Amino acid sequence: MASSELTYRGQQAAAADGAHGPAESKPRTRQQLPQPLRYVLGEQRLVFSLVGMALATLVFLLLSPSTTTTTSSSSSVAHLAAVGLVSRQYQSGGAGRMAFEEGTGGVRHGRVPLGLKRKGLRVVVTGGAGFVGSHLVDRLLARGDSVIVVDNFFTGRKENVAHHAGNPNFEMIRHDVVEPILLEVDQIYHLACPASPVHYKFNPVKTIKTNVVGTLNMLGLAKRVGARFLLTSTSEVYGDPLQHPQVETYWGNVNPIGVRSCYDEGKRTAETLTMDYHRGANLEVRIARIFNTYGPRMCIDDGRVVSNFVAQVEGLMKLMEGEHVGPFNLGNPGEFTMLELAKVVQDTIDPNARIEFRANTADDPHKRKPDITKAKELLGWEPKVALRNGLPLMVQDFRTRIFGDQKQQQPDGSE
Ligand SMILES: O=C(O)[C@H]1O[C@H](OP(=O)(O)OP(=O)(O)OC[C@H]2O[C@@H](n3ccc(=O)[nH]c3=O)[C@H](O)[C@@H]2O)[C@H](O)[C@@H](O)[C@@H]1O
Repeated sequence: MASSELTYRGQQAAAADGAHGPAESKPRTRQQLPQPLRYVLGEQRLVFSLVGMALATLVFLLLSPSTTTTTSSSSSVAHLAAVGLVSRQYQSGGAGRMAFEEGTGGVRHGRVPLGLKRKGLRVVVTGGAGFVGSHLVDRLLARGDSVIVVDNFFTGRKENVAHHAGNPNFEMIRHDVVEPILLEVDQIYHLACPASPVHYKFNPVKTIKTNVVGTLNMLGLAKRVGARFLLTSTSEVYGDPLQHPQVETYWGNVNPIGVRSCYDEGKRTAETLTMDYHRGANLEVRIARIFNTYGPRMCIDDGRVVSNFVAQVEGLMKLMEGEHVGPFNLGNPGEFTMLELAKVVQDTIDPNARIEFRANTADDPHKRKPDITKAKELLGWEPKVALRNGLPLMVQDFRTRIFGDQKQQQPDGSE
């Protein structure tokens, strides 16, 4: 059919010349319309467009949760949960909410369901190339989340996460958290910090800067994108405790001007900032106080005394997914003297290991033992691996790294 522009133009020209009689007045009416309108009206394009729009609106209304207010949003979520269309994170209070959700309330936008399968979260792990962080990354990727590791490799090693290279859900960024960074994520696990005395005393000003400015930056990011934020604090916030064992309500006994203060006071300030963002900006936060943890991938020169295996990671994830802010003590309440520990090393690793007695380092706490009643009751968590079973696993990992011994590695990277 001759409906090209050239034909129409030809007809227009002819009409202008007055070459056609009154019988052609109808086609001339449409021809007098502007070109875009003539195109829309031609070949029933308008009808098809309207039908298409009506169908799209219908589908959107049927599947989308109502999004005008928080209340209506949650009732829609309840409805969608009933038909199995909404993810576990959304129901559990917003950990998996969309990053564009408004900060402190008011208008909330619902999630448009894309399928029946649980949608993985986008998670940042600062310090994710470190000892605890890298085990956490393994677990998050295994459950289907997308993970971005942010690490300056001060004590962390690329090798700790190298087995994830090529996984499309894994990204690694060399970045120092004392500088701001902008990422679109649902959850932030903030672990970046030198954690052992040998490392945190190396550059005390940098240590406290990492704890204060680094935590401030990550809290700012969480606020901006509406992510849930978890801080890994430490048993060191109790200092040299006057109460034993330590319950989370104990405020501690910390020297503010000692050689360990950069870490102790730094972590205490990080906790303060976390709670102030929670109260002031309504940020969803979680605080874990980790008691000395040991296991495969620990820095060979770490030097910390062991007390708990890496099942800590389980506790961190339960805390992040649960309803409680904390702080929670995560550690092993099993107590032993240094001499008892040395004997376990002789029994399980090397009967010829020599025991030497040396002076303690400055400000080292005399004893610490977590009271984990709160974690047991509210998170359903407690450590599982006894020292005698856990220690040989760490030693095997050290041997492999130092001497290149063979070890058995699972396909998911776990040992
Ligand atoms: O037991 C604890 O209390 C500590 O447990 C973990 O520390 P851990 O995994 O044992 O220590 P590392 O293996 O040294 O991991 C720390 C990670 O942070 C990174 N980091 C350190 C310093 C820094 O400025 N930025 C940064 O990204 C390191 O490179 C490393 O990958 C947590 O990362 C600490 O925040 C927590 O205080």
